[in-house]
Amino acid sequence: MACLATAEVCDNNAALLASGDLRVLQPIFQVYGQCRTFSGPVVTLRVFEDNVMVREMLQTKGEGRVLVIDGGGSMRCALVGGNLGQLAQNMGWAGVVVNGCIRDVDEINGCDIGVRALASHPQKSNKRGIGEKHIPVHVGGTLIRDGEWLYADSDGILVSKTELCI
Ligand SMILES: O=C([O-])CC(=O)C(=O)O
Repeated sequence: MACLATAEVCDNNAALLASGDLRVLQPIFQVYGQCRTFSGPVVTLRVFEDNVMVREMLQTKGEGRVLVIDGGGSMRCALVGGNLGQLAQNMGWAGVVVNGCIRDVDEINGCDIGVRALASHPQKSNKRGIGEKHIPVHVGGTLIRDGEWLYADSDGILVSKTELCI
């Protein structure tokens, strides 16, 4: 996929924005990771202060997909740290978007993936293994479904029902 400018996509796709097939996430995310621009098909996960399923998912082949984790916006612990960032990179994930916190920011910033999260938090999460995958999640003010396409760059994050042709 060539570099995609989210601003240009918005300018050129008013009809898709109006229909809701293309949505802009609220500008609430911090930018981490080596890739400021990334995109791919979405895999969804919903957990709360528990990252066992995050690790399980990142242990599978990423194949250029983007893991969207709805962590309920918790500001009480991190769902992704340096080890999981490295794992995501090694398994071929394009990026990870977290509705929650990450930690080991300096390590994550060295990983060859794109990461968006609300903030950083030094504390690790619980390890109970509770959560749901491949379900619709509500992140950044929009509903995101497994299999939709996510596009992130320095200007923001878009989610599209289908792959955008550029
Ligand atoms: O294992 C965790 O809870 C998250 C973490 O610190 C890492 O990925 O390095």
